[in-house]
Amino acid sequence: MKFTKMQGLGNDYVYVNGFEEKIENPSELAVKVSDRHFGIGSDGLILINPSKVADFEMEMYNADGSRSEMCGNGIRCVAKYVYDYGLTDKTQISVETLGGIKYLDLTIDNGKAVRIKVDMGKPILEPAKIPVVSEGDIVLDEPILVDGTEYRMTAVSMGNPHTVVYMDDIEHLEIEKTGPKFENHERFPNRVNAEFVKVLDRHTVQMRVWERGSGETLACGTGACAVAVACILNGLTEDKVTVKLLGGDLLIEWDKEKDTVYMTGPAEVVFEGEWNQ
Ligand SMILES: N[C@H](CCC[C@H](N)C(=O)O)C(=O)O
Repeated sequence: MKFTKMQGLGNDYVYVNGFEEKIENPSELAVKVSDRHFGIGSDGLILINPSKVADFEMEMYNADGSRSEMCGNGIRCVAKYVYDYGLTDKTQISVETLGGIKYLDLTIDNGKAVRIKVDMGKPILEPAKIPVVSEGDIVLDEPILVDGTEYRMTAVSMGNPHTVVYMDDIEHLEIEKTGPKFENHERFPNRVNAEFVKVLDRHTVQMRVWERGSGETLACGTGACAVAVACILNGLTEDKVTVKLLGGDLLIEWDKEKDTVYMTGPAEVVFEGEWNQ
């Protein structure tokens, strides 16, 4: 099986061209290729497939083999892949995901896609649709008891579930301990991606992410969108936010008129190879 290793702000996946390769058990393959010692090493596996309803389909798996609906850094890499490898010559493409069809705008430099703007769609705030267990119509700055400590969370789905928690010191947060407690908390029936956030000013925030099924990663595109939406709803920032992640910055804008979130950032190829197992 031929593969391409790509990354968006250090959030790295193994990409496989589903037009050419037939994968029997993608969930099992995701676990194997993701292993950083016995495999290729990645945060998961992404298959780029034909689609009946869009230009392409993205099929995404976490490092533990679980399937996710959406991946913000991944979808930018999918756009780079299909353009750079000549699967399309369009600079505006649509990609089907389990979180809906997304529309992408590619910036080309020297014949390669270098920057991609993604219309990530409308943020979902209704608790049952995220899903998060709550009595309210929206989970905004709501208390949650995690391992004996009370935190306040805002819950948002960007196709996949996120919970956003503010804290002053994210640098020293023991995310390996706290992350899994959020991920597997009983209030999240499908588990959750957890973002820990410090607001720097009204246009800039900093975050670390504990991803469902992959652990701490250097960046999370859907997470950055959920964070921006949470910050705007909580009155902490303006509608356009630079989100600083461990692997770099993403520009997120919630266009309230269109009620859609735009994410802009880079995508890069690391290497290509052949998987023989
Ligand atoms: N890193 C991805 C999100 C993966 C989400 C996945 N961990 C889930 O189970 O939803 C991103 O850039 O949006």
